[in-house]
Amino acid sequence: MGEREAVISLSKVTAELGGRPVLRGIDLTVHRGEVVALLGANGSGKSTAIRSVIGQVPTTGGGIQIFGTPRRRFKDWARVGYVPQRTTAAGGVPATVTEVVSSGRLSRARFGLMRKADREAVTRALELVGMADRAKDSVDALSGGQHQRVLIARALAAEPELLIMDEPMAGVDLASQEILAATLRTQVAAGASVLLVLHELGPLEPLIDRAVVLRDGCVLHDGPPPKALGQHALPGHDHVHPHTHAAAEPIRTGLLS
Ligand SMILES: Nc1ncnc2c1ncn2[C@@H]1O[C@H](COP(=O)(O)OP(=O)(O)OP(=O)(O)O)[C@@H](O)[C@H]1O
Repeated sequence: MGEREAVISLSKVTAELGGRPVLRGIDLTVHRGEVVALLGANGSGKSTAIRSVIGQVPTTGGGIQIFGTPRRRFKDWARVGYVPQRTTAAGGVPATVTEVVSSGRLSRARFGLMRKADREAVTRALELVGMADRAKDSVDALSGGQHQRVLIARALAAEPELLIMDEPMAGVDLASQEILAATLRTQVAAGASVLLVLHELGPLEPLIDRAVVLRDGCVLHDGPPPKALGQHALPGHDHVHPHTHAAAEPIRTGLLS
């Protein structure tokens, strides 16, 4: 693979939440153009690890670099698209689909003004996730899968080089899962780098270059995505997945038990 540029690099990162160590010396690198899945049981520290990258969790040790710049000095956040875990993003404020996606473009809009190019980028992002026909709808009126597509469109609106996503497939219906997989494929083909928290590889499996598996705040595995070990092999697996069309579903991968 040679010396490819690291777009994200964590070195011996430690973090505590509520006085309890949650990250206990994490090493994690995403190279340019790579798709890295962050796997592990509930509570293993996956969300905390990616939230430390975007500065939402203070670290107690180690180093984090984004595009080669120490995180504390990094300012070019328009290059980074972040899709939070949907449960944490669901607010009570009604907004239209366009408003939510436009908020993702603000980092690119000069002087905070949405120009024609910005509005076009918002429309393109909505088209990518198949939500252009719902542009004027309230996000309250959307299904879980559609809501997730809007959050991804919001991240794509700034045309980021790096996408960081926390469980983008959780609680998403199969049709939306297929659209999200296709959207991600397009982004990767265009050169985007991706770090995403997943519970199962599912329909994204063909896109994943490397998997990093956490257990109890430590890296347990860093290498090829683990092969299927049977459904829901993970200890502590308590997420609800849409299994209504079992026959039509892609093979599920239970991640290292
Ligand atoms: N704000 C907080 N205060 C105290 N402890 C927290 C806080 N947020 C998370 N934790 C704890 O930190 C640990 C790691 O949480 P984290 O959300 O990073 O795990 P995860 O691997 O993403 O799990 P999940 O699959 O459930 O999202 C868990 O034990 C969790 O209970």
